[in-house]
Amino acid sequence: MEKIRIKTYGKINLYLEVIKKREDGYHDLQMVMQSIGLYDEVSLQKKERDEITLYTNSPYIPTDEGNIAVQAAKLMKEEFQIDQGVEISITKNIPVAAGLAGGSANAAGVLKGLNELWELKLRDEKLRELGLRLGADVPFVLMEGAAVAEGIGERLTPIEGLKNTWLVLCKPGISISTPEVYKALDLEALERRPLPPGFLSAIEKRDLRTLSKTMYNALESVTAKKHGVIEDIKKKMMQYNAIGAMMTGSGPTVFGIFKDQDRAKKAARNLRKYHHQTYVVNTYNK
Ligand SMILES: C[C@](O)(CO)[C@H](O)COP(=O)(O)OP(=O)(O)OC[C@H]1O[C@@H](n2ccc(N)nc2=O)[C@H](O)[C@@H]1O
Ligand SMILES: Nc1ncnc2c1ncn2[C@@H]1O[C@H](COP(=O)(O)OP(=O)(O)OP(=O)(O)O)[C@@H](O)[C@H]1O
Repeated sequence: MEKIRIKTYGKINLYLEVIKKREDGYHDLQMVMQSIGLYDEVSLQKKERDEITLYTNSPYIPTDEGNIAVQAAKLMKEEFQIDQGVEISITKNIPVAAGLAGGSANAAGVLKGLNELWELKLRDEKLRELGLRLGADVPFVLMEGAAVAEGIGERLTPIEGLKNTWLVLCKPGISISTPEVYKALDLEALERRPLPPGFLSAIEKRDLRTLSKTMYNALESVTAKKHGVIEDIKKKMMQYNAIGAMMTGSGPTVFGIFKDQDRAKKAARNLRKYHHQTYVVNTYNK
């Protein structure tokens, strides 16, 4: 096979609790992750010259080794001593630095794609282990669907996902640094909220009211405190008929959960007047 095309899906965090800070500076977490139907397209083509090149339609991501997709290809080349080159091309639809794991998903696509292109026959578990070296979100976006994630995000337990649910994603024009958010977290001040007992069954039963009432993101305590626009978007989502709304990951994107596509579209039309990076998406399950 000479060329591979892969769709790389973003995620939202339906639950994110920070358990503790570890010696290595990372944080142990308890999360519920859900893939969403917003994806980038990654294509990989064998190259005569032994080099990694990257093209993209996005002016917002690097094309050199700063790109996590290039880092993923470099890791595969080094780990398996491949002396071939690859051309990576990324059509970006997922907003950048949004809390939607767009970069992580691209890296996951490169790991999966090169496994095929170079016929390495690596098992999913090995790909996840390589993925973790690139970023804490990579193991989940490799897996796709829905999962409880623990550790720094690498201990994954697949769960029955949230089926066919319409979401509005709204990203305000502020930039957030994930390391800064974790650094600013006041662990003492956090109210401890272990995953509520009914949470996973609410997802499974698609009980959107219970889900909306009990979803939680500990990182809102940092990002929403610093940027009033997060609460403002959450409020607007509710005014425009969302059942619930919350920030995903370290932000700044806020997602709203809607009863149906029409309500979601209507809310998105209103939100777009304030924030042009507003999307209507469905949940994505395998
Ligand atoms: C906020 C989330 O997106 C929620 O899914 C993730 O926790 C972040 O995942 P990510 O962006 O893939 O994270 P990485 O690229 O591995 O790490 C970026 C920075 O976030 C902090 N970090 C990340 C994950 C984690 N469990 N604890 C942390 O403290 C670290 O300071 C790290 O230097
Ligand atoms: N392929 C890529 N796609 C998007 N961002 C990339 C990529 N490669 C490098 N980056 C850089 O990584 C940073 C974070 O981007 P990304 O879109 O992955 O953030 P995110 O959605 O907040 O991820 P997460 O939810 O995992 O924290 C940006 O500053 C961006 O320039």
